[in-house]
Amino acid sequence: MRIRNFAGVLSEPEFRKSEISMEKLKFTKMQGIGNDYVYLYGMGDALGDIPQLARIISDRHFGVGSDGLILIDPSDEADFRMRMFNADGSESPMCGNGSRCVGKYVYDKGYTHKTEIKLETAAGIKLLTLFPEKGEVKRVKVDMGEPELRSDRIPVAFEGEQVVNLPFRLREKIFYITCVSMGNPHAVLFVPEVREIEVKTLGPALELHPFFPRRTNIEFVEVISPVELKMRVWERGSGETFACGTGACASLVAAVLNGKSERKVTVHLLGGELEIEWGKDNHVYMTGGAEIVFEGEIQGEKMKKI
Ligand SMILES: N[C@H](CCC[C@H](N)C(=O)O)C(=O)O
Repeated sequence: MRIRNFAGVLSEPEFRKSEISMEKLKFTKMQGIGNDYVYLYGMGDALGDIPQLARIISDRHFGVGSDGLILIDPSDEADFRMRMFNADGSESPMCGNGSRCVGKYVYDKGYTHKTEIKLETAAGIKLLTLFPEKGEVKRVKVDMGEPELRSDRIPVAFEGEQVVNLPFRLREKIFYITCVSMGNPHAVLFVPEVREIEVKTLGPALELHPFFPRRTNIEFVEVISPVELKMRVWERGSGETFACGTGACASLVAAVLNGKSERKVTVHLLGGELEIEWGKDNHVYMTGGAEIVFEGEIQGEKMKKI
């Protein structure tokens, strides 16, 4: 097992204490407006089959129970690095709610005293601004970078393809979708009332539609007013979740492009609210809460096989 140097944050004896036993894996469960992940710190390359670990940990009956697994490590290019795995074990380049929780994690646990953090992700380096109160981070603002208008099909295939308000036939019905990438793919559909939507049937049908060879996240969005959107999400690899940060950003971008909202909105999700702004610099900014729910050690037969 290799343990990387934590830039002087952890002393040598502390390294030893954090040595990894798969049978008793220490974890932290966190949530960002109800989008819950299990967080592991400083595992570096020590983990074996990470997709399998993500599936076991995420299982709500046999595991800890979560929308997926997030790994936090020190980074050579930024302050920290985040990797995110869905409940089905697939890896996604970016996670908005997860990035806020990572900000809280590294600050509250004393891995940094900075309130401006650079976070390396597979979708580039994101800038986090932490808002601590009495030593604990309550809210985090993330510069999510520039949105891209694409469907995440094989790049050559979607050149010149219409991705805003694209008519899409599914089950004899025409839906209009707007495809926005926030580092990960999103298909946004505007609907009269999100409450009425059969997310659990429409979601997987769209996620697995051949139009999206890499599958997609789907957002069902109701426009309450030019400054308020209501959204439900079907996440690629995790199913319906209480919230999706990248999805809320994609929804705002889609709403602006379709002339339905201003550039700064509150997005209401099943698990709470996010403030989203598409700045004049073309970057999307997401602000919201982050919370530690509990910590523990996962034990169990399946862990021995990882
Ligand atoms: N919930 C996450 C996004 C997960 C995206 C993942 N399901 C994918 O495969 O892209 C968020 O807050 O942004």
